[in-house]
Amino acid sequence: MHRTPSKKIDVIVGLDARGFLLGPIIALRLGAAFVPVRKSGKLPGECDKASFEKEYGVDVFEMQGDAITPGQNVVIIDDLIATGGSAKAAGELVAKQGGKVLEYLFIIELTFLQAGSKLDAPCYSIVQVDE
Ligand SMILES: O=P(O)(O)OC[C@H]1O[C@H](OP(=O)(O)OP(=O)(O)O)[C@H](O)[C@@H]1O
Ligand SMILES: Nc1ncnc2[nH]cnc12
Repeated sequence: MHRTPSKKIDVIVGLDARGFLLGPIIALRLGAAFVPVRKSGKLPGECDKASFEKEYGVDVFEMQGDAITPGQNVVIIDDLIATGGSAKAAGELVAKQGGKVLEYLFIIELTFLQAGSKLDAPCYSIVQVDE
């Protein structure tokens, strides 16, 4: 797997819900912060919001308003990418707060849905499912 040349990663963003299993472990290993992106109505305080369409309906993601410091390098992590709607929405939330998404990481990618082309940074997965 060819990866982005090494840069200091400041923040790992994990997506609700299974991104919470992977993200904190990787953040601890890297000495980075962990920021959760959650489905609407689950986080306290002021939140930024981004809606997105999935294979089966519309959803809204939220991130706490002060989660990212402008200029921080961010990696977005989830278990699976299908249409890419949720990953794209998470990328929009990071960008809104002035963060820079370096890459998107997944265990499984449904490559036949071609989600990688929707994202604003390289997309890496361990397992690719092509049909
Ligand atoms: O690329 P997409 O089309 O956006 O789909 C991928 C998302 O769908 C699944 O989560 P789901 O929405 O089932 O939520 P859950 O993790 O809370 O079960 C998966 O864990 C990703 O988060
Ligand atoms: N097609 C799919 N298969 C498994 N998990 C998913 N999550 C979103 N889309 C999915």
